[in-house]
Amino acid sequence: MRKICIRVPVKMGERSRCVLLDHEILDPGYRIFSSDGYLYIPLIKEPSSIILDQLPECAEVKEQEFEKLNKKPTLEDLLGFVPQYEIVGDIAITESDPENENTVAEALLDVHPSIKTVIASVSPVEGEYRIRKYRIIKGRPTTETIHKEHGCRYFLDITKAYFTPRLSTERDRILSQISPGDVVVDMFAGIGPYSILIAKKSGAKKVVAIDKNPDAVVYLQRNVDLNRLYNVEVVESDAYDAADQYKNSADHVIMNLPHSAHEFLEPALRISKEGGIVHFYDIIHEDEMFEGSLRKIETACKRSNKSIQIRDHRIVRSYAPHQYNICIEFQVHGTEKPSA
Ligand SMILES: C[S@@+](CC[C@H](N)C(=O)[O-])C[C@H]1O[C@@H](n2cnc3c(N)ncnc32)[C@H](O)[C@@H]1O
Repeated sequence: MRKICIRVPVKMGERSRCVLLDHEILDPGYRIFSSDGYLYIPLIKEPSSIILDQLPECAEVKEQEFEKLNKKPTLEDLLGFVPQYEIVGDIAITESDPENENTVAEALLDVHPSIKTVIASVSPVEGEYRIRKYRIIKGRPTTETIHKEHGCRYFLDITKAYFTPRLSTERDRILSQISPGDVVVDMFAGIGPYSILIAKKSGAKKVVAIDKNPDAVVYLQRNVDLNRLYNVEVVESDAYDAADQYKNSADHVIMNLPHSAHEFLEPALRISKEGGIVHFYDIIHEDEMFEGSLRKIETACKRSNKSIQIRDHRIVRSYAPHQYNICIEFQVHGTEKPSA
């Protein structure tokens, strides 16, 4: 394409390019090139005398053929705004917005070649199994995918079992606390993002991955196989009922069921070894932080005749206005009296 441009000796090219950039007159859609010791810089319009005064004296305004750059447009280029979305495997999940959703879906498919399906969430995370409802907007009509995280692969159906990539950093943080030879009980394992990561990367002797949702357990077992793991015991059960089977066995107990994990504190205390660590998640209002959660832990300890030492308390992420997903980690002391 023939364009107006600046021609300067190559050795003055960088200085000239910066002046043109500062004045927002350089055309980024075309390739700058050099020929016979000169640099040719494409412009979006004729430069003013003020701009010319800032360029080297020998700079000349010319017309020249330029090659168009195949710069991929961004979502902002295509839509004028950046929509809210997250990516699970090759699926992009957006918030439901019937007015805009087709345009947003097309832009997402254009900008991310790895995305094959765009879906919209049409319900909150709900029910005992913490599942959301979705509607497929565009692309391949499936909600099954393989998600990669920290070198592990997870096969899942986003409509059948809970999964969020937003806890990726948190999972890595928990992994960093596990030592080779540890026994870990993941009481609410879902499709396995904590269990699989720990089993694969920590050198744990055994990870017991429990979940009540039969569909989640199918994907969990497939993920154990997909990641070629031999140290994961998959258990389809209510964590409450499974607890006695793993009494005094765990160096770490993971309780990632934020809205109701407090109801399972007593079984978690039973599962923990003397000196074991419980990773307790909760959703709490900012006015109650962290006292509300600590009260629940204290009550469970009294009932279980155990004492604990708080090791850490932190905000994991904001959950809703004025509400936070938090994690409290405590070490368990005192074994339960043997039952009569
Ligand atoms: C918030 S999800 C977390 C899943 C997984 N840890 C993750 O990070 O993706 C909670 C999981 O607990 C399971 N669950 C709910 N109640 C349960 C119970 N009583 N016993 C065992 N699992 C339960 C749900 O099916 C769900 O998969």
